[in-house]
Amino acid sequence: MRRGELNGLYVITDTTRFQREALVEAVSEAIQGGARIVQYRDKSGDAERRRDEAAALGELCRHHGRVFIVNDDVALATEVGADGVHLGREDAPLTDTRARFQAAGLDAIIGVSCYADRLRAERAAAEGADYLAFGAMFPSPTKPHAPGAPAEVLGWARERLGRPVCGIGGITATNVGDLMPHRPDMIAVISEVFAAPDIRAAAETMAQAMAAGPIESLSSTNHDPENP
Ligand SMILES: Cc1ncc(COP(=O)(O)OP(=O)(O)O)c(N)n1
Ligand SMILES: Cc1ncsc1CCOP(=O)(O)O
Ligand SMILES: [Mg+2]
Repeated sequence: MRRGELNGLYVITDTTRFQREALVEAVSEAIQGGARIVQYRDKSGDAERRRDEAAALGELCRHHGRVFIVNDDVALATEVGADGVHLGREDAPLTDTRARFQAAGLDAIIGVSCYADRLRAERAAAEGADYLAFGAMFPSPTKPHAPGAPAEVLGWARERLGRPVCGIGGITATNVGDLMPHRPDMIAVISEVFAAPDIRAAAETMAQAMAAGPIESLSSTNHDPENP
């Protein structure tokens, strides 16, 4: 389901900054700015709030034809009819999650955090992960203690593992050009879009920087004065 749409700007909610109506409005702005994939990420532990917000964001994404992913919580993803779930090393195992979705009759997307761990990525790909996320690519304001990952792991995974690849962590419109030569399918951001004064403009700038990435990064190392 929607596996062919795993590319472009991937925005992840900041539910410490926005709740309910404001959250839907913020994500709507990001979508209008060019976000292709939306992840509901909330660590509040407030079940009612989570159900309410995830359902509202699911509806928004369906309306705009965007992929909707729920972080960590397979039951919530199933309940709100999300396109899939994102799992890290503290979350449910991939194979159990696939079995749960299948038991519910769902062909859902399962994304897996691989950090900088190539063995973990190989295992996740072999077990049928639909995309692989690597990071933090740069120091992250949202997760300041996240260990770093080298940009090269993106290209390695894309070539070797044959799955869509996502970079995450501290990515901005200014530094995304350093990642684009490694051809990530998706770039995931929280702060760069949701901490911006104009969310729509920030998403637009990110999407444009991604599209221009490899060319800009080549031109920034072009020392030919005849062809600046
Ligand atoms: C697209 C994407 N990549 C990585 C993560 C991080 O997942 P995880 O390591 O489980 O950490 P939390 O986000 O749950 O704190 C992600 N959520 N999305
Ligand atoms: C969830 C997550 N996993 C690794 S870094 C990160 C946070 C990304 O947020 P930001 O784009 O603000 O650095
Ligand atoms: Mg997690």
